[in-house]
Amino acid sequence: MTVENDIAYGIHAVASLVENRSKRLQEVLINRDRRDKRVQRVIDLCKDGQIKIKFLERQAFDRLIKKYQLEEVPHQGILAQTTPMETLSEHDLWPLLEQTSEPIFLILDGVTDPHNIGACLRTADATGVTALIVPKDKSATLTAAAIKIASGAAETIPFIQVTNLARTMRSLQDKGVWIVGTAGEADHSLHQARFKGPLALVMGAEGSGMRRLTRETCDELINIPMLGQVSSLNVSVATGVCLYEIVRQRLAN
Ligand SMILES: C[S@@+](CC[C@H](N)C(=O)[O-])C[C@H]1O[C@@H](n2cnc3c(N)ncnc32)[C@H](O)[C@@H]1O
Repeated sequence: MTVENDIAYGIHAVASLVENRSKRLQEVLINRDRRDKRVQRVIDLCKDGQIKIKFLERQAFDRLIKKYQLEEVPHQGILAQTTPMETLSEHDLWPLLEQTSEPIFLILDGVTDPHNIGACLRTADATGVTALIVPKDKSATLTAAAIKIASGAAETIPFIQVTNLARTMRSLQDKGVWIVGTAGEADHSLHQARFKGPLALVMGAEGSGMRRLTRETCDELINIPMLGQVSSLNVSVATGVCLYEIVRQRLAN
């Protein structure tokens, strides 16, 4: 399924764009048949924020859903027309590094499921991550699905696409960033690691984990203890576990 990233869908995603007064937001489109309390709240928010709303007859709304190939997604009868989400490149990384005293970069090496990208963005926002870094190839981008799952975090976390991930990692290391990779077979656990100073956390792809060069470029590899029969966690769950351990250690100091 391809979805444009100049459309956001679903009550939560559209409400966050309105609440955050997103500069990307152009117009909210609502199926006239949908008039429950939650949709009414979005309508009120739009009126307060002087955002343009268009109520469409069911057939016209369905035509839009078809045009944007959103038949399979939970759009809840509400869409927002937006300008495309801004993606950044490696050049945008260095000012972010300079502006932040103890940055945490989250690197996703080849994560392809937009749901995982969205969930990682959401957790990244909650845990004070400075930016999300992904390789340009072999990675999901900020699709409408990822933006929706991110629940507003796609607006707050810089999304940086780099052409050569290993080179970016080495440049981060040259600038004093300690790079921690995650792999089930690492010889020490996340709870034994000490997360101090500028940090980058690297997560691997859903099926194959981190690529060899990415893994070799890390300064340290950690595992998340797995006490049952299953060998690994979903990447967005693993991201949450690691980021919250980093937050726990930083708050304890
Ligand atoms: C589904 S796992 C990939 C499993 C893959 N077979 C492997 O060997 O890496 C996706 C990513 O989640 C993270 N992850 C999942 N479970 C983990 C664990 N127990 N320890 C460390 N990282 C884990 C890692 O970043 C991993 O690359």
